[in-house]
Order: sequence, then C-alpha cells, then structure tokens
Amino acid sequence: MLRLDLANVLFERIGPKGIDWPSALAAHARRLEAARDALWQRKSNPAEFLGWIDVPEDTETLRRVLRFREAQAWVEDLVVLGIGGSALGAQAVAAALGKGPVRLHFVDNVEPEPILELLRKLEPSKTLVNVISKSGSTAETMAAFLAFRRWLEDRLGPEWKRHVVVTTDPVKGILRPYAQAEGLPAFEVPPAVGGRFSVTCPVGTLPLAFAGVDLDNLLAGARKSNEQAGAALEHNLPAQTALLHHLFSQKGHHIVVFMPYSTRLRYLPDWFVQLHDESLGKMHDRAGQEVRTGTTAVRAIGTTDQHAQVQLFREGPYDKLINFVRLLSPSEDLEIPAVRGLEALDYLFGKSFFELLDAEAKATAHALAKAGQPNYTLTLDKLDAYHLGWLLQHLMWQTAFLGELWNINAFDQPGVELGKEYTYALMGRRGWEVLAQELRAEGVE
Ligand SMILES: O=P(O)(O)OC[C@H]1O[C@H](O)[C@H](O)[C@@H](O)[C@@H]1O
Repeated sequence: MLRLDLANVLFERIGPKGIDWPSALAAHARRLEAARDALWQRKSNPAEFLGWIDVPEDTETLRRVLRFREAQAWVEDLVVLGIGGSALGAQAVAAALGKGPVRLHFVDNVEPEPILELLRKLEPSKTLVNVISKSGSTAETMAAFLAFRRWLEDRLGPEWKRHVVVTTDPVKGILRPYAQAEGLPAFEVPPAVGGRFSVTCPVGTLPLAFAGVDLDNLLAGARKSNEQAGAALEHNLPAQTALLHHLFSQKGHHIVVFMPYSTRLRYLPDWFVQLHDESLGKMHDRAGQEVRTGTTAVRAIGTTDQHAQVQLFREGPYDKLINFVRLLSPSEDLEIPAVRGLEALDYLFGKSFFELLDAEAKATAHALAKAGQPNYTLTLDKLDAYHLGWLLQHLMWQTAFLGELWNINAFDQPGVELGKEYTYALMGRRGWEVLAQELRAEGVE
C-alpha cells in the first residue's frame, strides 16, 4: 500500500498554519472532481501529453524491451546518454532496485573529465550505449553520442552498430532516421509522453531491464495509482496530495521539500524536482494570462539531511511544505550490537538499524509539527518495484492535478528554450548568426 499520513498538516497538530482537512476536501470537491474528469477525458488526445497514463498498460512494449535485453547477454556495462526526463527516472529506480550484474552509467552532463574517466574504464566490447532523446536534438546528449559513437567505431570497427540502441520519438528528430539508415535497434518514446513522464516507457524500462528490475511489477504499481486517480475523492490519493500542495501554496508555502528516508531512494528527489518544477513553474495560464505559478522543489534525504537542512526547516521561515516518504518495513535489517565500555549508548543496544531510521523519521516529522511547520508523509509498505511504480505514477498524477487546479499546461517547458538558443548562437550553429551578434552587443561571448 501507498498511504498518506496527514497528521502534521492538520490544524489540531500544527496550529494556525494547519488546515481543517474534512472541510478543505469538501470545499474543493467539485474542483478536484472536475480536474479528475478532465484529465481522464483528455487523455486520448495526443496533443494533451497524457500518454503516460496508458503506458503502464502497454505490456507488449515491455515484452519487446525484455526480449531485447535477453538477446544482449554479453553486456557488462550499459551507458545511458540522456538528460532530464531521459535519465532521471531510470537513475532513480536503478539506484533503488537495481540488482546487476550489468553496471549502469548515466552521462547527463558535458563536463569533459567525468566522460573521459568513464571512457577510460569501459571495455568497448562489453559496453552497450543507449542514447535516449525524445527530441533527438538535445545538445548535451548529441555531443555525448558523437563521442561514444566515435569511441566505439575506433575500437570495434563496423561492429560498433551492435553496441548502440536508440530511444527516441517514432517520427520526429534526427535520431530516428539515423537509426534507420545505420540499422540500429530503436525503441519509441510515445509522442504523447513527455520526458519527465516517461519512466514507465522504454526511456526507463530499457535501462532498467539491464539493471535487473522487476518491470512487470513496476508497471503493475503504476496501474494501481491509475486506479486511485480515477476513484472518488476519499480514495483518490493524488487528488488529495495535490490539494495539500495547492492549499499550502496559497498560504505562502512556496517551497516543497521532497525527503525520502532512504539512501536507496537518493535519486528520487532529483526526478521529482524536474517533474514538479518544469511542470508547474509557468508564466502563463491556459488562457494566456500572466500568472507565474509554481512552488520550488528541494531535495533532501533522511536521515542524512537532518544534519544539514532540518535546522532551517524547523526554525526558518514558514514557507515550506515538507513531503516525507517513509518505508514501513526493511528488505533486510541489521542489529546494533552492545559493546562493553560504551554503555552510554545502551539505548541503541539490541535495536535494529531500521528501528532507528523509523524513529528518526517519526521524531523529525513531529518536531517540525511542534514548530508549526507543515509536513505530510507518504508511506510505502516496503521498497519494491510495485510500490516504487505506484509512487512514481502517484507523483505524476499529483503534478497533473496541480496543473488542472492552477489552470496551466503542466506538460510543456517553454522557459528552457531561450537558453538553448543562446547556446546554439555561442557555439556558432548555422542559422544563429544574428542572435550571436546580439549576444556580443550585450557583452556575452
Ligand atoms: O529527451 P530530450 O528531448 O533529449 O530532452 C531532455 C530534456 O531536455 C529539455 O531541455 C527539457 O527541459 C526536459 O524536459 C527534457 O527531459
């Protein structure tokens, strides 16, 4: 189960900053129901970018992915060339559930030193490169592809083609025709699925198949979230968490801290940050009015960040809503042993590490509540593919619901374009000479 613990956002627990949940839910019932119905109605229209709702139903594509993985038994290292939505989902799930034996590497930056370090340690004949780009035009990914393709060809000759697999849009961009011309295997990012919503399609499943993740259960968990997202409000978890975010943003809580109590979930906040920030940080609403929506997602990991950020969360401004994620049981546990001479630590003797982790999570949440800092907790029975799939899809639904509540398009990202265009101009790309001149006049060279 994925459950919502609301105690620390309620008026009774945190005082004037809190909410009266039953009446808040009742007051917003019609709006939330309208949002739910609108999302389900619009999903068949590809222009709405709601294709991620149906992807977990597509077990046929998953079978193709798994067959491809089985046919590549020789792979020891898988290098993912992708950025943003084309890397963060697989990275988060692989860190949480990856079993090996294939080692995964994510190249999501263009800093030369780490790329060289990776190239120096890889054995080309045992390496498969998965270039992932929906648009097929992202400069970072394309630069990495040019480098890895050359590296493979220099070392393997014509054999390099066995070492590349492409994941891209079925028609758009330059990677699709290139894959066809070179005879490279290729998988699809469905046109109606945006990068940050693509973890359950081959963008995520192909690398995760090599990481040994139980993908049938990952998709089954995502389908469970779909079931909830279509349900009546009292069972509709994403509608409820979206309402919490909406209510607290109205109260001036413009920061959302996403804090799982798990090192295995250490990359999940990175995935959430892109999902939340790119989807909800918008200048205009659907009617074209300037609205400037959004709350800023902040990454944190428990218990680690108790010793770095919780001071601020507790005593700093009342501008945050903290979303904890807590596991209810460990996959395995370790006893903390008693040691003679260290009796000052006897409160730990014989307890387990999980007990300590759990106590710290509860203690921190309550200490924040005592300071009037609103926080809620999503609990997962355990960390497995089913629950993680459920949580990922839940967070995508939450984002979609918030987009509806704020009447914005949660599925585009116009704000990132100008920086890309300036980059083209600075790199001397053909066709961008005028912009390059403008930049020079503005002192940017
Ligand atoms: O998959 P790609 O087309 O290469 O896009 C990769 C990423 O880059 C863009 O700049 C967008 O802001 C992201 O939403 C996207 O996930």
